Amino acid sequence: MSRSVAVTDDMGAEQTYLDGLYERLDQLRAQADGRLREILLESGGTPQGRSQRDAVRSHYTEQLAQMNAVENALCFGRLDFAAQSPRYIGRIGLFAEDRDRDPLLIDWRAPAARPFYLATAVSPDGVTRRRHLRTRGRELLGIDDEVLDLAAANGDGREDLTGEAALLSALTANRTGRMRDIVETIQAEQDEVIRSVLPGVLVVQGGPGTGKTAVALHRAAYLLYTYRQQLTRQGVLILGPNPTFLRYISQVLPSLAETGVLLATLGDMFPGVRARGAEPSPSAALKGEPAMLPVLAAAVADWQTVPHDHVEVDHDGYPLRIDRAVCEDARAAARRSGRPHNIARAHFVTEVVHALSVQIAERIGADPLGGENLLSEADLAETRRELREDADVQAALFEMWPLLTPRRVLRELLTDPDRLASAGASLTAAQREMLLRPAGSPWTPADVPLLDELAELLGEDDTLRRRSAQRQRQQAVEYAEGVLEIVEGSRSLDFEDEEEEILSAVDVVDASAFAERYADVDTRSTAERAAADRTWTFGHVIVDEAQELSPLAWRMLMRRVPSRSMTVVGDVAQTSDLAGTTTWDQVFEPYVAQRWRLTELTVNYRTPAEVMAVAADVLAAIDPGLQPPRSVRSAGEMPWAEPVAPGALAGAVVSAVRREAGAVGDGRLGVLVPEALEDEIGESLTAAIPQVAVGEQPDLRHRVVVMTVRQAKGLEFDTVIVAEPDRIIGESPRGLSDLYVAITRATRRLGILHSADLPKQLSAVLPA
Ligand SMILES: Nc1ncnc2c1ncn2[C@@H]1O[C@H](COP(=O)(O)OP(=O)(O)OP(=O)(O)O)[C@@H](O)[C@H]1O
Repeated sequence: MSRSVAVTDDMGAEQTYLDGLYERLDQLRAQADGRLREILLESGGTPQGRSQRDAVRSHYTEQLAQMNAVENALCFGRLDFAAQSPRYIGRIGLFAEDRDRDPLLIDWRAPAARPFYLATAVSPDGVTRRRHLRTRGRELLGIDDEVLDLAAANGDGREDLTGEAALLSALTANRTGRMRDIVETIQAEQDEVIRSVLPGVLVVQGGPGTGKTAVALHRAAYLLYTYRQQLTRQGVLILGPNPTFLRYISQVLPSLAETGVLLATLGDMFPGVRARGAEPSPSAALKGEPAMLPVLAAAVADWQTVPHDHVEVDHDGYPLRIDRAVCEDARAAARRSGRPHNIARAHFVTEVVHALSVQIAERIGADPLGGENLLSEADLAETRRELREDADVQAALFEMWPLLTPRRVLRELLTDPDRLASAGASLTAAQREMLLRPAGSPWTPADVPLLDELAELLGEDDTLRRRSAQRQRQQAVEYAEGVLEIVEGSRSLDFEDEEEEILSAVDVVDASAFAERYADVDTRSTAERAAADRTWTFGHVIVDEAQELSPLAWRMLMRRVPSRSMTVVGDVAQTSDLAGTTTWDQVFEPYVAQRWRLTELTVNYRTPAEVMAVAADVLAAIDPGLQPPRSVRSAGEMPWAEPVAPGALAGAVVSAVRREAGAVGDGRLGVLVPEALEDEIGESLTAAIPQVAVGEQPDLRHRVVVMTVRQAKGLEFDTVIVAEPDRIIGESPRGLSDLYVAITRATRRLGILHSADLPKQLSAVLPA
C-alpha cells in the first residue's frame, strides 16, 4: 500500500477551500435560523395549517442543530481520481448555491464517499490519492496524503489499513473520558458492518477494542441517513450496559449530527421505572431465566381469588349472596378467554353480575302462580347496570379480581414470602430465598424484563396512560425550552455584533406560551415518545455488550422490534453476567432460527500488542479455541507486575497511581479492583490524590477512576492498574472473563498489583 505522507505544499489552497465550505455553512445556518424565527412568530390558522407549520418548524430546528454539531472537522478528507474532479468528504453534505447545485462536500455516509474508506492500492476504485485534512475549529493544521499506487506497496503487512497516519494519531491520542467518533478513519472491515442493509439480525462478534461500540454508533448514523423517512418515524434504540457507559458514548452521535436516537440501558426500558438498584448476581441471573415465566403467570393467577364459601353484600337494602361456585365459574370463564388479566376482568365481572341479576330476578320477579319470571329482558338489563354501579358489589369484585399494575404484582411477589411460596412452587426453596427482598428495595435492572412480562400478562394499564398524558404537557414545555435554546445558540456571531436589536423568538414567547401554541400537536421527538411508551416498536435496535443480556431481556427486546431489524454487537469471550450468553446461536434460535448474519471484527485498535500478549494467555485459559484480535500497534511499553505485602495493598495502589500519572500526562488512569476491595481502595486514593472518581456512577472525565471490572465494561483508559487479579478471578464463576476484560481496557500501559501469588495466566508479565 501506499504510505501516508505529510504534505505542506497545498495548505494554502486547502485552507481556502475549507473557508468556502464554512461560508456556505454559515449561509445555510442563517437561512434556517431566519425561517425558524418566522415560523415561531406565526400563530392561529386551521389545525391542518398548524400541523404543517409544526412539521416545517421541526425540520428547521433539526437542520440548525445538525449544522451546529458539525462545526468541528466539518471536512476531513479528499479523494482524487484519475478521471474525475476531486471529492471532499465531511460530516454532512453541502451543495453550491448555484442552479446546478454542485456538491461541495459529500456526506461520509453517501455512496460517493465510500472509496474514502475502502479504496486500497490493490483495489483503488479509480482513486489515485486519499487525503486526510487535520483541523482545529476552522483552521487547517496539516495534510496527510496516501497515493494509491501498487508500486509503493511495501509489504509490511499493514495493507489492510486505510489512512494509517490519521488512524495511528487517533489511536495514540490521550483519552478524555468521552468516546470520540471515528468518522475520519473508519477501516474497511468496519465500513462493511456500518453500511450493511437495514433488514434482519446482524451480529457483530469481535474481541476487545475492535471498534464494536464505535461501529454500532456509526451504523446508527448511517441507517438514519440512508433510511431517513422510515427510521425517523419509528426511531432507533441503542441499548448499552449501564448509565456510565451511556454517558461515555453520549457525545458520538451528536458529533455526527444525529440526535434522534434513544440511548437506554435495560434499567430504563420500562416507562416510569428507573431501575438502578444493585443485587447479587445469582438472583439477577435467576430473574433472567425462562424458569421465571411460570412463576409470573402463577403470581398473576394468585390475585384471581374466590371466597372461601361466599360473600354477602348489601344491594338496595337487601342482602345479596355471592357464592364460591358462582365465582369459580366466572373465574374459569374469564381465564378461558385467554385475555390478559386486566382485560379478562370484564368477563369475570359480566359472569358474576349475570348470576347476581338472576338471584334478584328470582326474589322480586318470581310469579306467585308459578309461571315464568315476571321481569322483562329490559328489567334484567337495568338490574345488571345497577349491580355494576353498586359500590359494595364493585368492592367485592375488586377484591376477587383487582385491576393490577406490573409494579404491584412484582413488588408483592418479591417481598411477600407467602405469595412467592405459592407462585414460585416450581422453583427450589433456595431459589425463592434468593429472590426474596425487603419491602421498599429499589428496582434493579433484572426486574425490568419481569415487569415487562407482567405488563403483557396484565394487559393495558390505564393508570400509566393517564400519567403519560400528564407528563406529555410537561414534556411539551421542556421541548419548547429546547427549541428556544437552539434558536438562541444558533444566533451567529455577526448577529450578536450588530448594533441594531434583533427580534428573536425568545423575545416574544416564553417556553410555556410556546408549548400552548403547539398544544394540539405532539411535539415530542420520536425518541422521547418511544421512551414513554412500553409498546413502542422501533425501526431498528442496536444492542451493545449484547453477550450480557439474559434470555428474558432478549424476550423483552424482541417485543420492541417485531421486524427483527437489529444490530447486535458483543464478544462471547467477555461475558461476565451469569445469565449472559456464550454462544449467539442460543440467543437467536428462538426468534429467527438460523436467519441471522454473523460478521467478525478482527483488528484491535485499542490495546497495544504488549498488553494484548498478556490478555491472550488469559483468553487461552478461558477457551483455547478462541482467537485474540490482532493489535494494530505496539506502544513500546511493557506491562509490569508488583508483589505487595498483605495489608499494604491500598498504599501500594496510591504509589502506583502517582507513578503512572506521571507517565500518562493528561490521559486517564483506571484502577480496576475486585468488588470486595472497591470501597477500601477508593477511600485511600480519594484521600491521597485529587481528581479521583469512585462509586456507582463515577465521572469518567476525572484523571483517576476506581471501578470494578463489571463497571468498566466497554470503557478504556490510557493506563490500567489491576489490583489483586486472583480475587477478581475468584469473585465470579466467570472471573477469568472479568480479568480478560480488565486487561484489555488499556490503551497504553498496564500494571498489576498482587498480594497473593500472581495467577498462572499472568506469568508472562514482568516484575516491576
Ligand atoms: N477506525 C477507527 N479509527 C479510530 N479509532 C478507532 C477505530 N476503530 C476503533 N477505534 C478506537 O478503538 C477503541 C476501541 O473501540 P470500541 O470501544 O468501539 O471497541 P469495542 O470492540 O467495543 O471494545 P470492547 O469489546 O472491549 O468494549 C476506541 O477508542 C475507538 O475509538
